[in-house]
Amino acid sequence: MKILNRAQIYEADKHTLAAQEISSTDLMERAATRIFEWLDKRLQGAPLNIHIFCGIGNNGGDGLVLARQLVEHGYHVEVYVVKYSTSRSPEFLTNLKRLKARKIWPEYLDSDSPIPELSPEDLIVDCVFGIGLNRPPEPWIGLLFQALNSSKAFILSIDMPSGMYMDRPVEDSEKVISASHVLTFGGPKLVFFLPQTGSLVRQWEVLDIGLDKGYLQGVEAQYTMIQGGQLQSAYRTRSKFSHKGTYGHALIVGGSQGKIGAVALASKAALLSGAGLVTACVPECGYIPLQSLLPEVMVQTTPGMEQHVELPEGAAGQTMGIGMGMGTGPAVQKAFLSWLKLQKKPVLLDADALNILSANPEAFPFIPGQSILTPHPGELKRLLGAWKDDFEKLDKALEFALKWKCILLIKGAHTVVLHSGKGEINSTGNPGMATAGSGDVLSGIITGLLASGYPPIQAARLGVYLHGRAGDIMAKETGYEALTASGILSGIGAAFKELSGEVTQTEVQDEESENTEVTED
Ligand SMILES: NC(=O)C1=CN([C@@H]2O[C@H](COP(=O)(O)OP(=O)(O)OC[C@H]3O[C@@H](n4cnc5c(N)ncnc54)[C@H](O)[C@@H]3O)[C@@H](O)[C@H]2O)[C@H](O)CC1
Ligand SMILES: [K+]
Repeated sequence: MKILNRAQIYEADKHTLAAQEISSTDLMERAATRIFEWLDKRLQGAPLNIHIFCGIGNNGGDGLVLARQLVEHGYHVEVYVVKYSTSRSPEFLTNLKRLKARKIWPEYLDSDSPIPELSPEDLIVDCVFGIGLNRPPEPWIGLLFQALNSSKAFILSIDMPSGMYMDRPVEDSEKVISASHVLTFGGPKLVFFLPQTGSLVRQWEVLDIGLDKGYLQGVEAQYTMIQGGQLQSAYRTRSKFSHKGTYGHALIVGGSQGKIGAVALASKAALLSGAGLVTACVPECGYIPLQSLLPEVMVQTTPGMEQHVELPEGAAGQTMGIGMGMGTGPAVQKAFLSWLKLQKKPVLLDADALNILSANPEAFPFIPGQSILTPHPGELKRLLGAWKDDFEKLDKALEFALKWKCILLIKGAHTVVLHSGKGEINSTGNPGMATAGSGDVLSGIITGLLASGYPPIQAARLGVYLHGRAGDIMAKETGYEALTASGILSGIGAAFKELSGEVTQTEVQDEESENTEVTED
């Protein structure tokens, strides 16, 4: 699914009006009708108090149309016009007239108005600002939003939670509507997925308002969502006449005294993700534990007892994933930097491999093209330097990936896969996955996919998706708190089965439509 920016949504609007020969008031009527239908289906005529807060732009216009339709169907509605500006959009004015023609009189709110009385059982519909917010609202509007949030009533935001910008972080998250549910048009907005703003969007849903399909299909979006339905075509079935050599050889390199478990998790994940052969390469202290833990995995050691002092170059048929639990001591650093210069094909770089790189930026040019980098937030900061907000983080990460021709992940509640100036945002995963070793499992899955022949970008996008699904499937059994990295391993098989179509597509879509609260890990 494409994630359009503001200009593209306004453009979609224009194309729709021209292609369907309708007016913008007609499109607003259609959008609000979809909202009405959505609400009516859930409320079934319930006699609750519905408070619709409208701005004076087209988001407010949507609210006025909705108010009219709800009243016509017997609902009890209070309409408020939040007078944040003296200019009003033509569509707003048209619909204000239509509202008054039906003897529905809004209450006008300005900086001196008392906050309307609200009860936790009421429904608030938030149509104050949509995608048009471009500067901080006046302080009294922030206070109004704060009061709506603290009413404990369910808040349905239309298109965007009011006070949230399309393209930058908010100044004060207390002064933004904290939406229980957002019904949005033209696709989800980038801010729904970013930690600083995503926490204000508990659930979101796209309403199809019949925007021009030709435009939506043709427009090039910088950000897209990674979703199961679209990944099914990338999934490779295993052939009846294949053998283990068909699916490549993953070489997982890492570990140090006390951190051999990271290599064990990654190696098992590579195995469970379809690699034909997996070798774990650890310092000598890891030999016995790994051989005992993972009978299917071959174990290779390097000379150091507690840390690697040499690293294997890797054979032609091997695909390497390196860095988990490896340490950053001087001997490992030296070994890693020499190793990196020998690498010619894409590798997966994780954890301490990235920490060593960050400490030696002169080595960046040696990262093989199309390599996949999987830093956690701390490692990312060391790699890119500090950022002031989520948008700068994305820009820096995009630039890094473009400059070094690699695939860089920003891991989090919605992991972003960045490459070639674009970002793909993952739709799977849950807060239970913020647990020790979860990243090692992800690195192992991606290395396994890479080894078994998936091109690097597909291995990265498929890897983050499957990792999240494995976590989601297992969390249904364990809950969030008791989900562990080993638990995620147990869900990999089911995630693959689902992707390969053994579970019906409808079930996959049901899972994906559950957009739950965004939590930063
Ligand atoms: N294709 C679609 O997605 C459709 C969307 N619809 C709805 O229209 C709004 C966008 O409407 P717009 O009038 O452009 O923006 P807003 O309603 O958000 O109004 C903002 C309005 O106010 C000005 N402004 C911006 N910031 C401030 C501020 N801090 N203080 C005061 N004034 C401010 C700004 O210049 C605008 O004029 C979209 O979200 C949907 O809800 C259509 O109804 C259907 C098609
Ligand atoms: K809104």
